[in-house]
Amino acid sequence: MNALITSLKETATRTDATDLRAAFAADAARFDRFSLRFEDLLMDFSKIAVNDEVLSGLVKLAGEKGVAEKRAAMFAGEKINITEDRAVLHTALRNRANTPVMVDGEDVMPAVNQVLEAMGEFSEGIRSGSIKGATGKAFTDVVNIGIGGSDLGPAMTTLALAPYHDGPRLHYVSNIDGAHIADTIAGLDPETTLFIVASKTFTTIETMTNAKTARKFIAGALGEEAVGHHFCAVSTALDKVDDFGIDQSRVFGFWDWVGGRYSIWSAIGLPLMIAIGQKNFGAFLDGAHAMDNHFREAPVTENLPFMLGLIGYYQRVVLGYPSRAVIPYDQRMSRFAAYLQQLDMESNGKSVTIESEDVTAPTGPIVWGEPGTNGQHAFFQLLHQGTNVIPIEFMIAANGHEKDLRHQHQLLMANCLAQSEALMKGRTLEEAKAQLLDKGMEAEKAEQIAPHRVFTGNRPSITFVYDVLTPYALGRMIALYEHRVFVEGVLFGINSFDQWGVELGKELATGLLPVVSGDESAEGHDSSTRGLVAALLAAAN
Ligand SMILES: O=P(O)(O)OC[C@H]1O[C@](O)(CO)[C@@H](O)[C@@H]1O
Repeated sequence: MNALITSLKETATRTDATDLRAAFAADAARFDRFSLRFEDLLMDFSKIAVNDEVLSGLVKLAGEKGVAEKRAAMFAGEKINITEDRAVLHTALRNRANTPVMVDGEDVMPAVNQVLEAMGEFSEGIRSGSIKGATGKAFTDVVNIGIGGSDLGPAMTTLALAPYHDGPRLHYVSNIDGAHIADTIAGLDPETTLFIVASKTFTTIETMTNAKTARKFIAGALGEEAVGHHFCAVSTALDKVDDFGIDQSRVFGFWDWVGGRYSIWSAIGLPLMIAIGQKNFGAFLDGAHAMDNHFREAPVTENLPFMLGLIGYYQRVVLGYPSRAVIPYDQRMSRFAAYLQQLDMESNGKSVTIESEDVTAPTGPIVWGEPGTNGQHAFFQLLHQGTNVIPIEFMIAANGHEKDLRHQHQLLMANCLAQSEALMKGRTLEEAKAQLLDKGMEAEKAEQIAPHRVFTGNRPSITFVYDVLTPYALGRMIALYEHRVFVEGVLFGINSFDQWGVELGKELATGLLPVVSGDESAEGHDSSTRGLVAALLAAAN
């Protein structure tokens, strides 16, 4: 094992690095020393069991693993996605400085700007009603059909930025389950509905199947010739879009150097732009660009994504925590954890190093979460008293958008801070007993009940505070997490930018379709699969 990791493990077992209660008691400046700011974004990691020794070990490790060099290579358009021989340039999509970004000797910025302009024109046409459906009516509803990165980004951000919506209503269909599209179109008027077919590859079975269903919905109600008026597409595979019959003037392209889970900044963001307008979408890109510059330029110990990545790595590899939860105290961020699951787990859920060797240490953690305060009334019991330590990332705005509901926002803030404090401090057996005795409980009963009311404490959390969830703040937050995933990926020594792990299931599903349709026998499959097929076919009607 790497000597630095061994020494970090050794430090981590010493009480001065792990007892948070004691660390806060011993150091009145702990918050100041272990929190960072970028613009109005505060990252408080003082409730993580780190000390100066741990941090300097992590910074050294980052040096050894070449994080800064890899970061420079990514921004410079080098083909760091080695298994697919691709550059990784989602940062070019929000390169508001418009400085040249070269791939294979060509500056990608003119094409990026051209697509952004075309999206702007189209989205304004939809929003103003100047682009109409086949029967001359303006669009009231837009349905994005896509999955994974072609769904989660726009769906999550559309919800998060609801206060900025002043365009048509947005809907998202992703699942191959016909229930999803059926429920979505049930309430829609084909005359006033626009479909966006979003797929990087334009081969994804879910999206292609749902798009065909949507096409029938339009053609059935308005005739085949209406289809062109009610569809547009977003893809890197322009030839395949052509085959589907969508007019080239309504196709918005992007490039193979944009990973699906990093594509919200590209034409995949079209539904968001339709919802919030070009200007707000620009502010969303601005926020991400500001974070890019911060990530590139700030010294490691002042660099939010860098430090977040180092802490994440420490918790996963040195301390061995298998999961982390993201809990935004912001109802509109309720899809943020789902979005991060793809960003993080599809990027860093790998077992082979960039040198094609088996990894020898853990890689990406399980990422999950729900908004607070809802989670408090569901799974927080386990976070406080369960047998696993699960690091939490809390998020809270200083201001909600609902000025007249300030009191509710104060309750939200109080709850967020109370949770991180409770997780850190805990409650000792003596404290639990004393509380029960104070309440008048008999000593024997208090003895019996107190252990159930003990909180071990020392449970780590990071808290992010920002002024208000604007398009800029959201863009900045997503970019922060993208770069954190990057830093962790380099430390794990893996390629964060491919996703071969999703292939096998897709292949087998293709083979099983004729089997579950009753056209082919299940012979050759394992007995469980054969049994399941038989049960499904026996009950099918
Ligand atoms: O945009 P596409 O090509 O339809 O792919 C959708 C999603 O499917 C995946 O390839 C995984 O199955 C993701 O990486 C991607 O975001």
